[in-house]
Amino acid sequence: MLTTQQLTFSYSPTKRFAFPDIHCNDREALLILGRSGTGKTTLLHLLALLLKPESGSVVINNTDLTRLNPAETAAFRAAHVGIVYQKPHFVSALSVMDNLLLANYLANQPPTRERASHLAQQLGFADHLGRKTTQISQGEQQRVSIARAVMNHPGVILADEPTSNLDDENCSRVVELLQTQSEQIGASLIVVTHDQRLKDIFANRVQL
Ligand SMILES: Nc1ncnc2c1ncn2[C@@H]1O[C@H](COP(=O)(O)OP(=O)(O)OP(=O)(O)O)[C@@H](O)[C@H]1O
Repeated sequence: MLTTQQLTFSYSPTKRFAFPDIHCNDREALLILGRSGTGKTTLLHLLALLLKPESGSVVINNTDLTRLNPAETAAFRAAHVGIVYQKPHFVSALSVMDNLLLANYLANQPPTRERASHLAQQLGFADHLGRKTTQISQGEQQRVSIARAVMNHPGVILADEPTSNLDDENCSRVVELLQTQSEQIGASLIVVTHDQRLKDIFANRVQL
C-alpha cells in the first residue's frame, strides 16, 4: 500500500510543485495522468524517494520513507519498490539473467534464479536469458525491466510512461503484463503517463 500526504517539491523558488494526495491499496492500480511538464516524473521519483520532498510524507507498507536516512531509504527501495523506468537501465556488460539477479543483490537477498527463469517464461524472453541486454529488442528490454521490477515481490510497482512509444497492440500488452504481475504478487501498481489511451483501462485515476 502507498499513501502520500501534502507532498511538495521545489527545483528552484520559481519551480515548485504541490501534489494531490495519493492512495493506492495492495492489489490496486492507479493511473496518474498529466501533460508534459506537469511533474509526473518528479512525482514518481518522490514516491520512490529518489528525490527528497520539501514537505509531506510517502508511506509504503506502514513505513514513512521520509523518516529514513539515505542508507535505509536505498535498502527499503531495493526490497519493497519495483521501478519500471521510461527507458530501461541495464548493466550492459551483464547478461539478461544477471541483470535480473542484480535486483536480488541490491536488496541484499540471495539470487533467485528460478524466479528469474519463471518470469522470463511468463514474459516471453526465456530464450534470451544468456544474451547481453544490448542484444535484445526494445520491446524485449521493456519486458525484462518489468521482470526486474517484480523480482523481489515488491509491495509497490512504479512505472514511468511505460507505453508512450508503443503502438496500440503493444500498449495493451505492456499494461496487461504490469497488471498481471502486480496482481500476482499483491502489489500496488502506480503508472504515471500522458498516454490518454490508458484512461479507459484504469478505474482509479489522478490528474496532475
Ligand atoms: N533537475 C531539474 N532542475 C530544474 N527543473 C527541473 C528538473 N527536472 C525537471 N525540471 C522541470 O520540472 C518540470 C516537471 O518535470 P517532470 O520531468 O517531472 O515533468 P513530466 O510531467 O514528467 O514531463 P514529461 O511528460 O515531458 O516527461 C518541468 O518543467 C521540468 O523542466
